[in-house]
Amino acid sequence: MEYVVAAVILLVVLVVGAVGLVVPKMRRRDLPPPPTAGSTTTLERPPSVPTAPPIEDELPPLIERPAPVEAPAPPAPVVVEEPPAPVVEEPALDRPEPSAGRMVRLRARLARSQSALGRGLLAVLSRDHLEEEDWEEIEESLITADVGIEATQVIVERLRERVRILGTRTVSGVREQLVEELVAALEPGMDRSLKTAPHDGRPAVVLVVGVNGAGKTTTCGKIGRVLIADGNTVLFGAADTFRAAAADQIQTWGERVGAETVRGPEGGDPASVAFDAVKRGIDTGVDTVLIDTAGRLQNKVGLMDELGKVKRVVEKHGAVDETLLVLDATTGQNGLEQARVFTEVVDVTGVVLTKLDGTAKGGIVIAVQRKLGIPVKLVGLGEGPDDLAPFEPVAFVEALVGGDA
Ligand SMILES: Nc1nc2c(ncn2[C@@H]2O[C@H](COP(=O)(O)OP(=O)(O)OP(=O)(O)O)[C@@H](O)[C@H]2O)c(=O)[nH]1
Repeated sequence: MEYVVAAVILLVVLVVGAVGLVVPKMRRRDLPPPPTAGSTTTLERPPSVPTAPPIEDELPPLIERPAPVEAPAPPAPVVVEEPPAPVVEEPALDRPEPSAGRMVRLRARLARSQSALGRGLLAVLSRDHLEEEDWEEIEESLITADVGIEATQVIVERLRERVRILGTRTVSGVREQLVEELVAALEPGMDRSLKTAPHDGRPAVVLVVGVNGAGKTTTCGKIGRVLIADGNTVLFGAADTFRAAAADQIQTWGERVGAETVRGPEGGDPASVAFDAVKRGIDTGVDTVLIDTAGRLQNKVGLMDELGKVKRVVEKHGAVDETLLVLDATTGQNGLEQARVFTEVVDVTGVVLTKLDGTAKGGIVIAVQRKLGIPVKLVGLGEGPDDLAPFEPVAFVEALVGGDA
């Protein structure tokens, strides 16, 4: 046992001694060498051995890593604006020109008639002394302008007489007398007012008739504008069911001025459309119902039947107040024959002479009135929506003759 204790003690001593020797050595190795003050000795450092690049660096990367891309800035928050509630825009309505004074405003449109009639006449009238052949020349000018033979003879006769009695010599004097005679031939005393005012608690009813192409539908739209310009309310009846586009055409005229259009199926019964239009006009309380009719003239019997029926059916609501016959001024004396057929079928109360802007034959106004005995109430002087004027004999003749008084 003593040996064992002695051995343990020895072992401990040996271990402690060994530790005492080893630890300081280790410490010395760890510490950097103490600087040797004033020593000039340069420590020889072992040449730095270039270290081989790690092999990984030379190999192509296993996975191509994209160059770090700067993360895009998060998109600015988009403020989604609530779309505005759809606004159903009312189309802006036209403001038709007032009807008063249109004849004067549109007088330049008669330029062709003016040069054919007025200038020719004034040239003759300006001669010092009017011989027989001068008077014949005057007669010819009037006939060429479609005044009509009968009316021309009366006008020239009266003018000759006045010049003789009054001894008129100046151009302006003769011009003035010519104007007076032409106005007289137009019977200025005729009632040219349109019966469009409502009465007996119902609207006035206006039938617009005429041959196809005369400008009926257009005129119907223009009359609506004249009435609206003068402060009335209007409803259109598209009773021209014969021509497909006519109902669309009149409806467009109506929409431009905020007027309703009553229409029926294409090829449907025009009388029934006319009846419905007047009924609707009564229900809505408009001032005037304007009815556009078809203008077939191939068959007089057919026309008579159709127009007669339209009128009869409409009159279940009350009498028609105005039946306007639309005539194309460019058809001249031929148009007069067609016009006569209409006057036999329906009781025409007024004539609308269209396309006076396109003819040198403005004298047709005189012929129409004389032959039909029906006043010209409106004249068409262009394709524009307001190119329809209430007919004024004095303004018309002044424009026709031209020149200064
Ligand atoms: N220059 C000129 N053209 C006009 C005038 N009035 C109408 N018109 C033209 O004449 C053409 C025929 O007019 P509409 O109104 O379609 O004729 P419509 O009589 O209704 O014809 P249907 O429906 O076939 O019977 C159109 O091109 C109009 O623009 C006018 O005073 N002057």
